Amino acid sequence: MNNNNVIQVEGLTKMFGDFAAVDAITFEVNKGEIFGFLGANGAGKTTAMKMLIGISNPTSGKANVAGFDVYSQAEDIKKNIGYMSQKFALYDDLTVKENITFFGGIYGLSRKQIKEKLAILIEELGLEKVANKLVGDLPLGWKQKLSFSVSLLHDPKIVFLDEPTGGVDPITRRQFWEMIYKASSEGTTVFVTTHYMDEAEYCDRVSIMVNGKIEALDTPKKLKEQFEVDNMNDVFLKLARG
Ligand SMILES: Nc1ncnc2c1ncn2[C@@H]1O[C@H](COP(=O)(O)OP(=O)(O)OP(=O)(O)O)[C@@H](O)[C@H]1O
Repeated sequence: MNNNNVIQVEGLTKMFGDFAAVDAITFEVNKGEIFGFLGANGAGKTTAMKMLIGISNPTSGKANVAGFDVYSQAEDIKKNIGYMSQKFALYDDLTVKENITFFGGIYGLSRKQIKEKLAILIEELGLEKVANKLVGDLPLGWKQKLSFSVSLLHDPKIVFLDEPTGGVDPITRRQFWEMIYKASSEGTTVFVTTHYMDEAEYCDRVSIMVNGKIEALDTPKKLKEQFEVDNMNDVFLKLARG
């Protein structure tokens, strides 16, 4: 792994019986990069991400994440990354403050650190009025922003976002992306899956998975040149249609 790579993947494969859900993918992600991980439904994105975050064993291939090996150092990976998905989110029946405190504890922060983070987050996200409200009563966009902030509580090197903005309006998605840019500018690497092609345009580089394989990987600009189209939606359609 060179100094600039925080994720290095080589021939990574996951078989379910005879079916290769992830079929020998190879790529690298640089420090501080916003890396878009795209693919149609069922292309294998979630399966690949689960291997990278150390919760699913690869069938074969190599992967190093945040300096740790996915086979032998999965626990170290978990400590050094943040993860947010629509399935793994905050507790609806705890308040905003309680969620932050709870996850701060899970991530191993001291009481003092939790108190500091709590104050910063509430202020940054403008949550003063709802700090003692149940998360379940917040609009989805707020929950997503809070959930992203919580995934960064322990200052991870890399944050993995699995369709973080599903179901909210474009303005709220744009605000969410402002948060992503900020995290990236502070040196956090962002690995993000999305179905929204406008979001693909916001990434530094984008990979596109088709049937378990990475069929394209480059900056949005270069991908558009390569496929001779003027937007990422058309790049995606050309690839996904084969
Ligand atoms: N535990 C499993 N057992 C068998 N097949 C599985 C399992 N998990 C996923 N698959 C299959 O692997 C393929 C890839 O699934 P995966 O969830 O990784 O796709 P995805 O790109 O994340 O799709 P989506 O965008 O819908 O989340 C699919 O065909 C899926 O049915």
